[in-house]
Amino acid sequence: MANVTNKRPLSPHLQIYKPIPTMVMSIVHRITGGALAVGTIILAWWLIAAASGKPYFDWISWLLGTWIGLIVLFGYTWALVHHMLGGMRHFMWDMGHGFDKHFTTKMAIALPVVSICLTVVIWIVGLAI
Ligand code: HEM
Repeated sequence: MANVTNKRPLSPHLQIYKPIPTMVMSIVHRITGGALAVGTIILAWWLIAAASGKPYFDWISWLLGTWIGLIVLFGYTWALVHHMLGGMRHFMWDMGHGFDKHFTTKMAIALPVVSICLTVVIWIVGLAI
């Protein structure tokens, strides 16, 4: 009885399909969703530190201000922008628009370009003020 399941065919997975822009952006949407969950923990940690007193807040501010901290924060900003734009794409589909194959491909290609540009603009503005 145990051998019956051993001979069953496996369903095709990622390595079987040719990656296309819409597929890649779908995967990136899920990855950025996961990254946002981690980023939210960092945000909560920072807020807790702010409520805990100056020494702890100074320490976490120093940590997030290091090169590694800044790279993590930049990645968090990008994940938020990319996921938000991807989410808006989903809302458009939910309302029954934008299903044309060529249009979805164009949007999938534009998404990383727009999200990176927006993230850079946010950081330029953020560092300037
Ligand atoms: C900290 C904030 C957020 C977190 C932690 C988060 C997390 C996630 C995760 C983990 C997924 C993947 C679910 C799955 O594939 O099973 C997801 C999907 C989704 N998110 Fe977010 N998200 C956040 C913010 C947003 C925002 C701001 C928007 C819209 C502007 C949005 C719109 C969506 C949509 C539409 C999906 C479903 C995509 C699909 O059906 O494939 N999310 N989110």
